[in-house]
Amino acid sequence: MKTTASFKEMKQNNEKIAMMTAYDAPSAKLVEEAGIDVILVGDSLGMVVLGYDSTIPVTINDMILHSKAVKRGAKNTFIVTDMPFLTYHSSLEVTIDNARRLMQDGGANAVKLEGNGTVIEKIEKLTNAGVPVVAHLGLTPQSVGVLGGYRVQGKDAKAAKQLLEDAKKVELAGACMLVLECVPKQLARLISEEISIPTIGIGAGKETDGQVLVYHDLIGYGSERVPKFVKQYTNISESICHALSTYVTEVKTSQFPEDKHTFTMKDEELDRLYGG
Ligand SMILES: Nc1nc(=O)c2c([nH]1)NC[C@@H]1CN(c3ccc(C(=O)N[C@@H](CCC(=O)O)C(=O)O)cc3)CN21
Ligand SMILES: CC(C)C(=O)C(=O)O
Ligand SMILES: [Mg+2]
Repeated sequence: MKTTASFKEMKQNNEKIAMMTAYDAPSAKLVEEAGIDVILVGDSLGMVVLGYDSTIPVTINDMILHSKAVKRGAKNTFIVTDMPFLTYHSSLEVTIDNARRLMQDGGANAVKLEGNGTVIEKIEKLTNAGVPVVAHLGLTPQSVGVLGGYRVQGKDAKAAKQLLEDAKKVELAGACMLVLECVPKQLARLISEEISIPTIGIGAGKETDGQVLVYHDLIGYGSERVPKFVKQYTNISESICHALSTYVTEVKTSQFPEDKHTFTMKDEELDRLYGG
């Protein structure tokens, strides 16, 4: 299994890091078989799996449940789990206990925290306590209410400068990786050059040290509208829809089940059943 040291080495060797989300055992198994470097159990599961319209309702118990399932499906892949909304903002004790649960109960190898400011102190404390931390800057979806929507961040020079400063701070705090979401490609490039920890981009152009996408987005499973930064490598919803509607038709017309799907009783037993 890769480690935080492997990811740093990959950056030094200009070898791109491929990260993908997974939320359950079968998807995690496929993602591992595809040769992914890191799995992210993202709180985006609230939207793509649980049907909420943001990541705000996701709980620590949701993250533990899904991390455990992912771990069972991908035993040999490094797993990062998102700390969900407001589970790392109150006391240090609460933050550490939530990280402990994600690692000890959920099987995560690292946790991911969104944001700057006081969150950076939490990154430092967690790292000191032995918890590998992935930072997440740019568009931080847990702050959608404050940001006023899912918008590209760091578009003007002032905001870009602030983001670069924050990236340097998370590195200094000990973060092992940095996810950069929805920032202009020039800023993502600059940050990737200026810090020594790997940057993983989503909607941040090709010059980050790695890329991450949401599983459901890249296989076209679920919502029709996906953000501009998504490449749908297939549209699995179409195959699923076709299979499901064919099943309904075959049930209605008694084409399913066929003999090969059916169990039979021996004639002598049948005689006994009727003959008594
Ligand atoms: N399915 C899914 N994929 C994701 O990548 C994702 C989630 N869910 N949920 C959590 C966050 C929310 N994310 C989002 C959601 C929407 C946009 C979006 O619509 N962006 C606009 C850009 C708007 C602008 O120009 O400022 C776009 O057109 O892509 C971006 C990120 C990323 N994350
Ligand atoms: C989009 C990625 C970076 C994420 O945080 C998630 O899937 O929750
Ligand atoms: Mg997330």
